[in-house]
Amino acid sequence: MRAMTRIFAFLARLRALLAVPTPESGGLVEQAPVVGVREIFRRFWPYARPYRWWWALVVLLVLVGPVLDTVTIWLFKILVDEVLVPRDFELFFALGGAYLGITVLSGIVGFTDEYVSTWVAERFLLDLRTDLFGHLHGLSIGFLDRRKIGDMLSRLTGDVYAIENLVLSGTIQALSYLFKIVLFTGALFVLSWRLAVVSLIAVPAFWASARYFSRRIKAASREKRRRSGTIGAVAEESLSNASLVKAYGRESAETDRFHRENLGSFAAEMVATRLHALFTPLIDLLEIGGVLLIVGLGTWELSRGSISLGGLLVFLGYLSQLYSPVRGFGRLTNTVYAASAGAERIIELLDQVPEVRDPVRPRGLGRVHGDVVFDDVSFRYPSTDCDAVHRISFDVHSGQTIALVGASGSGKSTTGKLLLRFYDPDSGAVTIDGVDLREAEQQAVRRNISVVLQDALVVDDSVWENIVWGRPDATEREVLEAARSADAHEFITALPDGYRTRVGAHGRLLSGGQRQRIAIARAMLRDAPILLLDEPTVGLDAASSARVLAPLRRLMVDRTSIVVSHNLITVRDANLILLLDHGRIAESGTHAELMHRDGGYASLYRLQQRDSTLPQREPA
Ligand SMILES: Nc1ncnc2c1ncn2[C@@H]1O[C@H](COP(=O)(O)OP(=O)(O)OP(=O)(O)O)[C@@H](O)[C@H]1O
Repeated sequence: MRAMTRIFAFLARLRALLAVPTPESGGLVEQAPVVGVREIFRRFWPYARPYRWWWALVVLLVLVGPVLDTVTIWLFKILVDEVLVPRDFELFFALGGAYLGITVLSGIVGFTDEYVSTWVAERFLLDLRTDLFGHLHGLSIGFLDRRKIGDMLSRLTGDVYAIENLVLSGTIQALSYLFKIVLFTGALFVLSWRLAVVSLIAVPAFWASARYFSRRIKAASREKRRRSGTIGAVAEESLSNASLVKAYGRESAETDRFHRENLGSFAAEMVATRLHALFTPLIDLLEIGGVLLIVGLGTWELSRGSISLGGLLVFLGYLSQLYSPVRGFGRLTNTVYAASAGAERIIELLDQVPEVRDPVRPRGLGRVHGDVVFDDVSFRYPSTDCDAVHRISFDVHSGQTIALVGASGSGKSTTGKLLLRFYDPDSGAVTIDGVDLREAEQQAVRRNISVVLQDALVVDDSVWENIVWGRPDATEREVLEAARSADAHEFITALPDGYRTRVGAHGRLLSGGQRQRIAIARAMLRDAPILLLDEPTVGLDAASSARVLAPLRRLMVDRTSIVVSHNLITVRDANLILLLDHGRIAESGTHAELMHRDGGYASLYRLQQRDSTLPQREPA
């Protein structure tokens, strides 16, 4: 009785060890929807299609391998029966030559197979990754805002790789295994059909155990892929906010968070390893059982004279060769499941359609004059319950400046995003030169707009590359001219490598004001008729602000400018000022009109003016 209890306890512990940790829902990264293997092939085979002839060559080479193996083993039978047993040298040299020839041929086949298959696999990865990356860029800002960048990176690297494992490498391996099984089984039957039938008894046991393990491995693999996305997301979020983390002394808290996510991955990995590790000895056991059975029966057959010694040895040789592809098939099912976990995450991304789409027959929008009209525009962000902008109307013409002012969260930046067609309005229309933006191509709209944003977007490249980003075909003279007008030339030439100086990730090696002036130089060079300035001086001190404002004013000449700002003093010259409040226009007019009205704008302005004239306290 006690023994039984012990056995049950042991089995329960074993089961617990092999149980896959269930992912908590609502985690940092959600599990992707389940997708079948057939669907995975249907979706990803087109990426392999351009290389199908090379792939066919690999398949051919892979099939040659087992043929050479079969011949080599058969030669051994001849060696034993015709040379060793009768001690006859006659065939020795011919056999030696054949062995050498086969080895050289195997080498050539092996080299070509490895080289070509890696080439096809890498091309496949290259195309799929590039396509996925392009697809992500084609999605709307709304989708990208909602997703974790680190998780996307993990999908672009690890998951894409897993798909290649299935669609190309996996298929080639499966074909090779299948061919080996057919060849070796055929050889076994030729040698002794009775022994062959007995040796195949172990095959169903192989399959049953492979099935048992593969189901669990699938669950562990899905959890591993999800965790890999989570780890990426935490690392990206944490490292990109390094200053904030340091300033608030959150280093160890962040490290703990990272550790926790890694622990989840560790647990999933360990379950998968336990399953793999248990699978291998189990198969070994089945295999050795099969071999022992055959040795017993074979000795009996040998004693009856129905098989030669060479025949029996070669039979065992083929048998051991046969078990390896059967075992390989078992392993392959695990690869398939691991790969499908990755494929699910890629398909989830590929299935996303952009919320903002180009019309089928877009209206032409060349270089516009710059008449921007917002006509009764309302817009609400997905999954929020009130409008970010509500029934906004205004129009602004070339050479004019409109300022959007108001408290934080009042809808200023959203208005800019609607102009850039990052989102489409829920009602009303945004038009440029009378063309509704929904009727034009997104690229055509954005080509006409230069942006200088709150946190100047700078890429980790040289200063030069950052300026020509807006117009890659600009000449050297134009770049220098833009930098001079942006009041940036002087500080750039003082940098260690001048225009060739790298600016670091997010331009961290530059000051805020310098980043902003580079952004202005970029906008100057782009020379678009419409200019969108979103808080271009925020975070800068008075002196830096003044240095940025002068070139900005030069940039605004003869363009339609839309300026988003908290700082009312910087926008008082605008042709029209809109004071936004909870997404609605609370007041509108010129500075003089609004001051005369003595409403919200006037009191805000006086407050800011008073603050700016207060004597600055000297630091102690
Ligand atoms: N991507 C988003 N998803 C959901 N809601 C958003 C998103 N971006 C902004 N909002 C919400 O829309 C409203 C308007 O935001 P918006 O960024 O336009 O304000 P803002 O006036 O530019 O603020 P600030 O001066 O602080 O930049 C806010 O309530 C904000 O919470």
